[in-house]
Amino acid sequence: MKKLLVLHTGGTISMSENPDGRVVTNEVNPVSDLSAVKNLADITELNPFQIPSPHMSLSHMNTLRKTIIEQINTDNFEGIVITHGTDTLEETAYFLNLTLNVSIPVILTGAMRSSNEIGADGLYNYLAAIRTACDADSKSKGVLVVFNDEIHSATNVTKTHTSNTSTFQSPNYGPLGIITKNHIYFHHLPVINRPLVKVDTTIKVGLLTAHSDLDAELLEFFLEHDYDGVVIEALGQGNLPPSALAGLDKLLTADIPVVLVSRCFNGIVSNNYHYEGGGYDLDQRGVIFSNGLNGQKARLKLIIALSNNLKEEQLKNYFRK
Ligand SMILES: NC(=O)C[C@H](N)C(=O)O
Repeated sequence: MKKLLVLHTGGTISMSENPDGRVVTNEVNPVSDLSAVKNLADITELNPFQIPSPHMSLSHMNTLRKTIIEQINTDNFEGIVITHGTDTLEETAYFLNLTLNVSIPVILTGAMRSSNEIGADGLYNYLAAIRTACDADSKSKGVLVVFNDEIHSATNVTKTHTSNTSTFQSPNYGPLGIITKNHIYFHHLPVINRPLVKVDTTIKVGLLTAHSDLDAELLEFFLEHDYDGVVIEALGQGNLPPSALAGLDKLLTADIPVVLVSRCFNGIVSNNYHYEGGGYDLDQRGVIFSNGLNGQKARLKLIIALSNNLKEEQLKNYFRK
């Protein structure tokens, strides 16, 4: 049997419905210490914290990262499974993907329905994650998300539905693999980039969604409140309304890096349009173009880039990959 480390962090997978029909945190995690799982692997469980995932902070993510490093340095674990709330699951998965230098499988999973609700998916997803962590093909694929019989890369996966159990999807690219009753099938190989291992949890990066009439003052807010970087979910292929440009220029003049992603959930931003606020204009002003990440992941990537002192061309290259 493979030796796995399981880290429980909270979320709906650890919760249950009370008599009033509200979903609440349990004293004891319902997927903890289960005999169904013990037949699949030799499991060591830790509970670094038990929180709903909207409470997850950069500092929690870093605690998780440090716990993993500490544990794999002291014991010969062959895989790691993390149970997590779904709201920010993709952020923790991506953060670990950017910063962990490991080849053993690291897999996040969770649930959309709490443990005693009809059709609860937590235990099923947990078993699927354990099976995937035990599979030799799951090695060296970066951090993975297992949910609803699919295996997704941390880079591409996102929560797409408020309540459906098939909420995790990878726009543009699809899942890396699927899980059947008896087998795990990978059909794509992810591109693996070299992790950057320094994390400075004091770095502040803001995220803003563009819209028509976007006010320059919203961008100036980040300057006035000492943000170290800003991510903008721009319009379409990477364009902004002229009303926002004075604020953008103030940020760039103050050497605050501004990364552009799109508020479209498919596709990649580019410097095509040559009009005021168009991608070409933004490129000339010094904005950094990202490579198809969503806003919440670009924010984490900029935090990691700044933690590792990447500047100018290095920063641009990091966001190209
Ligand atoms: N399905 C879930 O886990 C959602 C919950 N609000 C959480 O992220 O903790």
